[in-house]
Amino acid sequence: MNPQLERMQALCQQLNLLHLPGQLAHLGQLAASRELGYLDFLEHALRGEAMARTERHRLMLTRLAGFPAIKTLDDFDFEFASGVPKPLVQELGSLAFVERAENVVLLGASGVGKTHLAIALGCRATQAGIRTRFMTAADLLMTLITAMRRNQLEETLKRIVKPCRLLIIDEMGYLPMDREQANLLFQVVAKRYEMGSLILTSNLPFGQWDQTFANDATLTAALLDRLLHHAHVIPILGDSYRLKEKRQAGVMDRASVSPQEMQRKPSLRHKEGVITR
Ligand SMILES: Nc1ncnc2c1ncn2[C@@H]1O[C@H](COP(=O)(O)OP(=O)(O)OP(=O)(O)O)[C@@H](O)[C@H]1O
Repeated sequence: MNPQLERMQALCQQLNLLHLPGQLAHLGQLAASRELGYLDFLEHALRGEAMARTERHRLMLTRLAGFPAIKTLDDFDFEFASGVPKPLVQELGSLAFVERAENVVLLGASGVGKTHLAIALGCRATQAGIRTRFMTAADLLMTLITAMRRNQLEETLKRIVKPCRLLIIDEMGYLPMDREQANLLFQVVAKRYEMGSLILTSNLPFGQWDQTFANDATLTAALLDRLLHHAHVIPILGDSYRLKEKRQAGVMDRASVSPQEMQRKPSLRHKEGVITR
């Protein structure tokens, strides 16, 4: 290799410039063929490095967010999801709600697209350089309970709940909580209140949330008060998209799963298992 290129690559390494070393030869040729001035050349080189760094940061944020899959707003079929206000969802996609530390609550039966929309907004956020974390309510509670048993609750809350500007808690309400779990979840919502955004998905209407929160109506009211003070609530009606796909594939008929059954996720999951096997 050209000794000058070798020296420059060593300098890039020293300066932690990760993109530039692979571009040096090409940039040299480009500068010569286009007769770029010194400053134009330097600007070109620095811009490439900055763009690559931004892209690496976005990828890292997306990886760290822990999304179970990548979903986008463009992939969301608004015609199928009855009642979802497209203009509001698109406005949420601008992420102004994160700037204002507001919350989003997505409500609806199983398979209607709550998680899809939550992830899509989360992906928008990581693409915009916003630190985001996705967790199911069950995983979050398991992490917090383990931390509490080890006397590490405060550190864990600081590590998981506080640093991200957008926290997504998926599948609230599928598993009933005992008093200890309900208190932990209350702490999460209370710590986020007016400090950072929450996106929450649930299959239960608010009137039934106390059933999930250890039948503690007072705690549930306090939690909802904080959650809903600055919140966009999006109820999603209609059928499960998963079942639509099954129907289209001719695997089952429309009458085989009632809306009531879709409210109960474990039994629906069981049905899906039956359908797909
Ligand atoms: N309106 C939609 N347009 C496109 N895809 C959709 C739509 N609704 C749901 N889906 C897809 O259907 C599948 C199930 O959706 P999703 O997991 O978001 O449902 P959910 O309401 O969160 O259900 P659950 O409560 O069971 O978790 C996903 O693959 C999702 O991408």
